[in-house]
Amino acid sequence: MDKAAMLDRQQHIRNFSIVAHIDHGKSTLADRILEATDTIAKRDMQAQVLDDMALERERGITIKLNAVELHYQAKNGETYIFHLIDTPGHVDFSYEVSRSLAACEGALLLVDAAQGVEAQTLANVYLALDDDLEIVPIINKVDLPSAQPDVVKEEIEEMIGLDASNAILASAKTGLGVPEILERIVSDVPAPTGDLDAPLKALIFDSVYDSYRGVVLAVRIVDGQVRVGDTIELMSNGKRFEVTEVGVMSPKAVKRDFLMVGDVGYLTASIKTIQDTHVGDTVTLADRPTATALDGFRKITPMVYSGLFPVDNAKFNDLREALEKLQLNDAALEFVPETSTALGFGFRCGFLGLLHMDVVQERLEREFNLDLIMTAPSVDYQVVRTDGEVVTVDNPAELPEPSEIKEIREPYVKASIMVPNDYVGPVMEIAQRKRGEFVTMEYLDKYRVNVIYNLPLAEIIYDFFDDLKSSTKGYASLDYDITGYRASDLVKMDILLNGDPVDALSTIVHQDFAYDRGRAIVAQLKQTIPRQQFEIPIQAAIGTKIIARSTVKAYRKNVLAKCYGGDITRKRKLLEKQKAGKKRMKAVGSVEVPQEAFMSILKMNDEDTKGK
Ligand SMILES: Nc1nc2c(ncn2[C@@H]2O[C@H](COP(=O)(O)OP(=O)(O)OP(=O)(O)O)[C@@H](O)[C@H]2O)c(=O)[nH]1
Repeated sequence: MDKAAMLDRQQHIRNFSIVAHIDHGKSTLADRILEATDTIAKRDMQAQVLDDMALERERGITIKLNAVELHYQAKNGETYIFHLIDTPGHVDFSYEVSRSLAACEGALLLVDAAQGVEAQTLANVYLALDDDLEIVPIINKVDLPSAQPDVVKEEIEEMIGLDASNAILASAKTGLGVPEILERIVSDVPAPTGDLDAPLKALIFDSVYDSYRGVVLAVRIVDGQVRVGDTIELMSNGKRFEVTEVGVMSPKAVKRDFLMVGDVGYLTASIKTIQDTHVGDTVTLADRPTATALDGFRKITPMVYSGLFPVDNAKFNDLREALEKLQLNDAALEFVPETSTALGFGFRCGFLGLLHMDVVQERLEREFNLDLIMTAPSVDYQVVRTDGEVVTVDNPAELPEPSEIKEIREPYVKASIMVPNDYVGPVMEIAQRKRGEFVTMEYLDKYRVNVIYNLPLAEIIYDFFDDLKSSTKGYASLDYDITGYRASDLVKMDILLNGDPVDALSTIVHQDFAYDRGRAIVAQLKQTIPRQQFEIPIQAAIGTKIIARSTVKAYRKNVLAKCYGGDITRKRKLLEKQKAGKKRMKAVGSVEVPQEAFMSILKMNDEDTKGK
């Protein structure tokens, strides 16, 4: 391709994302756009191709970003190259949204015509506005009988401050409005402005590990071009690699000879060491480097920590490798080795939230075939010792002795909960119960209120969102930011099985809730721990004081007792059955403890909210 052709190509590139609250129809619209541009024939269309992992399809949420190249023949007769960069919508993943947006010049703002603007709509659109993206407002699901496009237009204008008079009325389900959306991408989203002749400057916005090709980098070329055979340099660490393949996803990988300014595609360079690449890093050419690196991304800090242990201790190294591979395209995932007397060797992992934690656990189990025990999630606490030193503790088992603690501080968030007027009561009730401190209430328009609370993060990570949803018929939406740490009346609660404290079951709780929680946990454990050959006392203790207790009774009979003199196959069957049942069990001292037991704390919260 000669230079004139390349410059012409640059003018025809449109890079955009779709920003929306979860479930407003982003993936469905992406599918319609793919169909309309014949990127995939209708008959090959699996529902929602952008959600490529099996896991995503099952959960119905988008958790990993993905960029596709599409070719669109516009009404003006010219063909445009669209790069559609998918973004996740869940509150746990807003960081990834900002990563995707950094690769775009425009964003389609998708708002559900029945639900209106929600917390994540606002959070995501602000990210797009921060990046100076051109925004095309779209009101989706106008086919629904409950659609109120005019109300939603008003909301977009009042709550976001965008002109919504030209918002496109669409239905991703029926395809209504899709042709107009495609034309507006051409007319409203600017072509990329970088310099074709400048030295290569490319942003790594995602990466995955491929066992054949090594690390595959998803890149946005900001300046210049890159070809197979070029030697690239990663600017954060100076490491050099020879480019072995470049291409675009359309939606399967399609090889190209080069990627040029404005392109969004992938690059492989036999990068075997995962630690060498960082999302947010800048790629340049070794023999003609660019002068300055791109800004990169702000470092995100996990909010929730949990211990991950292989059921089979011999799988410790497999778990480490799997975590390293996941971390490649999941910059938010953190892990450090951890040893537990109860569970052996594992990792303390940091997550963005509970959904993120679930997703990581499932990916480890499915994609890497690991059986895992996961301990109850915890936030990170700041502990001021009596000697004045401040230490961060994200593992309750590592809390210093009470006599060494002057004060424990816990993270607080400012939460905005958006609900229709009628549900303000139940929302306030939940927030109060979770130690919330009312800040203010803003009337957004005639229908909706934004209720602001200061809340301890530890109270909302568990089931706050589920509670909110169920007591507001699904109408509440939530967004929160960490505001800082506050001293609270917190204590460590230990759980003793058969008289021995189990470090992996320790939790940090508020003094006022300690008795209730202790009782609930003990009751929950009694149900999850199966009967064994001997009686197992379960106790909850604060320091040396036992605050709750219960007992798992011994078997009434030995399972094998019946088989005495009986036939051997029956005996073997019984033993096999027992063995299968033990798959997810871990021997803690003399007691077999199932995986669920370590999550009793979460279950217990469920029970709490049901008013038991
Ligand atoms: N009636 C109607 N339903 C729609 C329309 N668009 C999407 N839906 C439905 O709304 C639900 C959510 O759509 P998705 O496309 O999965 O939502 P999403 O925003 O991609 O969700 P995440 O990927 O989880 O962020 C699905 O059940 C869709 O079938 C529409 O225009 N009309």
